[in-house]
Amino acid sequence: MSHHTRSPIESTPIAESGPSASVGEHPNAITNRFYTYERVQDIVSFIQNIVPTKPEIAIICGSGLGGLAELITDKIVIPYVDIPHFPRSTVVGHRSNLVFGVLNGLYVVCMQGRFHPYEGYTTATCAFPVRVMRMLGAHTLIVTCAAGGVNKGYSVGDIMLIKDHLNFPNLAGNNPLIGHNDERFGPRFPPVGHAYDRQYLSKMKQIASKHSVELREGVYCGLGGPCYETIAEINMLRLLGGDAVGMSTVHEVTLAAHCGFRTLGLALITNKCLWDYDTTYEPVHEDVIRISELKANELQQLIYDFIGSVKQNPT
Ligand SMILES: O=P(O)(O)O[C@@H]1C[C@H](O)[C@@H](CO)O1
Ligand code: HPA
Repeated sequence: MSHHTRSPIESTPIAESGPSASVGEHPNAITNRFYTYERVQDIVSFIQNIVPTKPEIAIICGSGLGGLAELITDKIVIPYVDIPHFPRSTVVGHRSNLVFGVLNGLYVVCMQGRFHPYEGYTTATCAFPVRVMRMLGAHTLIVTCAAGGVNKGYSVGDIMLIKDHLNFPNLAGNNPLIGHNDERFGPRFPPVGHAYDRQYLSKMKQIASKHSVELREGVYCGLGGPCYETIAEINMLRLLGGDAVGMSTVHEVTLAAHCGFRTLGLALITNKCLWDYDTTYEPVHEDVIRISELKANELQQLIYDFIGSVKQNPT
């Protein structure tokens, strides 16, 4: 009988906790084993010791859109670096602060800077702050992002209401909910067909028409990045019903649906996508930031008014 010697991989112990990889376990399962309900509670307690008020609205700022936090009054700013177990944003155009205060009459918590899978974080890590904000008391999530225009009718500077999404990492087996499901966060098999709240969509359309802003409404495609897309990929996204493309949002909205947030999603179209081989233009992040900053005021006004209308009519 031959003796089987264990290879280094076979003899690697399965980690008890912590974000280091274990043999055979999906990275999101490891993340979810680390960010347990109790750990999220600890983070929430840490924040509540600094911030005495309960936020109703949670906001995630996309690339170049963090200026929204400047409108918040009675502000308390907590840098991510000060929050236990919080990741940091490493992307230009994303700061790393959790900003609390009042926006148009309601208490808000605003992520001034988000996390993307291409930074090296799992989709579960990118999205876990959504659970923190929900546990802090927020019931409404406003998610914003910069995106490329896949729909040929879209122009740079358009604002698109997200009515639905194509979550490409999920379709490839990378869902932030993979791993143990703690029912205190939400159900094992959450429905996401209404992840973007229908009433919020109509509320926002009314607000936009008051400001004579012509909103687009479409399907956001969430890809992994950090490459922008090939021409073939863009043409495929359009064939599949996609209108805009980006590298964030979908995993956040998945966790938001899981934990019972009502979500409003807004994508700012910062660049055209390539769709034929004669185009010489290529998207660049500097343009994404430039257009976001240029259009930030318009987006901020819509969000400001939306919060006012949630205050007046919470349902
Ligand atoms: O955080 P968002 O989705 O707004 O940022 C987009 C996607 C990439 O991070 C970056 C590409 O320019 O902008
Ligand atoms: N593709 C992917 N993500 C993006 C784009 C894009 O064209 N623009 C802004 N974020």
